Amino acid sequence: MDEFIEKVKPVIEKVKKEGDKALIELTEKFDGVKISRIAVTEDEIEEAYERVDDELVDALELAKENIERFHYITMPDRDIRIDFGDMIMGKRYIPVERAGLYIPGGRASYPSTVLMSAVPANLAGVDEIVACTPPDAEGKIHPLTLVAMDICGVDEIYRVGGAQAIAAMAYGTETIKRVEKIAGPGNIYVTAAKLIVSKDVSIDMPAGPSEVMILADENADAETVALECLAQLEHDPMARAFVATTSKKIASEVEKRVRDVFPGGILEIKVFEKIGDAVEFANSIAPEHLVIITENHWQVFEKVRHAGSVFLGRYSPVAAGDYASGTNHILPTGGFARMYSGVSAETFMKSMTYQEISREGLEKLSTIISKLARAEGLEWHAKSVEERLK
Ligand SMILES: NC(=O)c1ccc[n+]([C@@H]2O[C@H](COP(=O)([O-])OP(=O)(O)OC[C@H]3O[C@@H](n4cnc5c(N)ncnc54)[C@H](O)[C@@H]3O)[C@@H](O)[C@H]2O)c1
Ligand SMILES: N[C@H](CO)Cc1c[nH]c[nH+]1
Ligand SMILES: [Zn+2]
Repeated sequence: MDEFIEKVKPVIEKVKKEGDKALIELTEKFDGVKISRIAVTEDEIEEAYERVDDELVDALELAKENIERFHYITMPDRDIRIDFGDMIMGKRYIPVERAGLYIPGGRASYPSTVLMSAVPANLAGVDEIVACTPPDAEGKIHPLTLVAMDICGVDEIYRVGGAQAIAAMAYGTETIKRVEKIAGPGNIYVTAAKLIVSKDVSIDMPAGPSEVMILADENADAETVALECLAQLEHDPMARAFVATTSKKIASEVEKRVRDVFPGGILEIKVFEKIGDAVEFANSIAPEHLVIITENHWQVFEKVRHAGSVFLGRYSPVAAGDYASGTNHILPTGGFARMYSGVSAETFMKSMTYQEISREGLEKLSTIISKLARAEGLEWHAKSVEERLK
């Protein structure tokens, strides 16, 4: 990652110094197209609808419903208020005012990522949602991506991608106003840029090149395992697939099948004596996606500590979570599932605690406060309590 951080630093600095001019030059350099305007117009959105099949719009709407359902149910209570008798205390969740979504668009287009970021941002109650995505060779944005942005109520859309888009959302330019939160996945350059700007703006987490690990015992079928590997490797030459299995047969069949399609893909297959050892390996990698196809997969799942999202059993492919079941597909990669979670409505909120203490409540606390404050050498802290009680 350090190598990419060094590569991307000058891009961030250029955008900080030169604003829109830098965005136009860098888009020409990295996306090979000279754009004449950065913001997408209403006319372009209307034109996008004309270019997209109604069936595709229906599919987007259905996926959106499932994503909304799951994200709504799993949202934290907006105001957790507890009455302890002599004090009322609480934790209140407040949305950020302005969020920036990064929608990848280099090798493939990602309308599904619009749903995965804009739906939770809307549920959180963000006031202004802006999205950046790279333009194609004609300076246009993929029509289904635009339609998805429109359906999800994205307020501002910009045709700019890569590290330059991240810098623009973090620091602002003449056209793009800075945001408080940047969320969304991307390639290694985008991820490096997010890490750099995270000292100045909140980011969701490092969500870089896709990864999958499949835990498989003799009950799994090699073709299913191989397809899970192929489905992540097709995202990016830097995507990674791991197979941890107790079956030598599965190991060799998967290796052959995957190598036939992606001879240079990043694939690691390990054979273990016991499935428990395979789970330990999975925890050490902390993969973005973990697929478990074993006997008693719920029992195996109990031992899983680090993974972005887990897919259990024969009929739970990662692609279900990528598009339609309702869980989020913006997930930590590169071992970051050890300490970060995927995107949710909470990503776009912050919380504040509050309290109202009665005189009796403060009397009960005052001795503790005075003692601890004086032990820290903070006399005025102690006095600020004692004086109120006089
Ligand atoms: N972890 C997740 O949640 C998740 C979800 C979806 C997709 N992804 C990942 O998102 C990525 C999408 O990548 P993509 O490339 O298709 O689109 P992208 O939008 O992430 O990246 C394209 C941009 O990269 C920049 N770029 C390309 N080459 C560069 C270079 N040499 N130097 C500097 N900048 C350069 C360009 O500005 C271009 O606009 C894949 O790695 C995929 O696996 C991850
Ligand atoms: N598998 C990706 C996350 O790594 C998400 C995605 C979007 N479209 C298809 N797949
Ligand atoms: Zn995918």
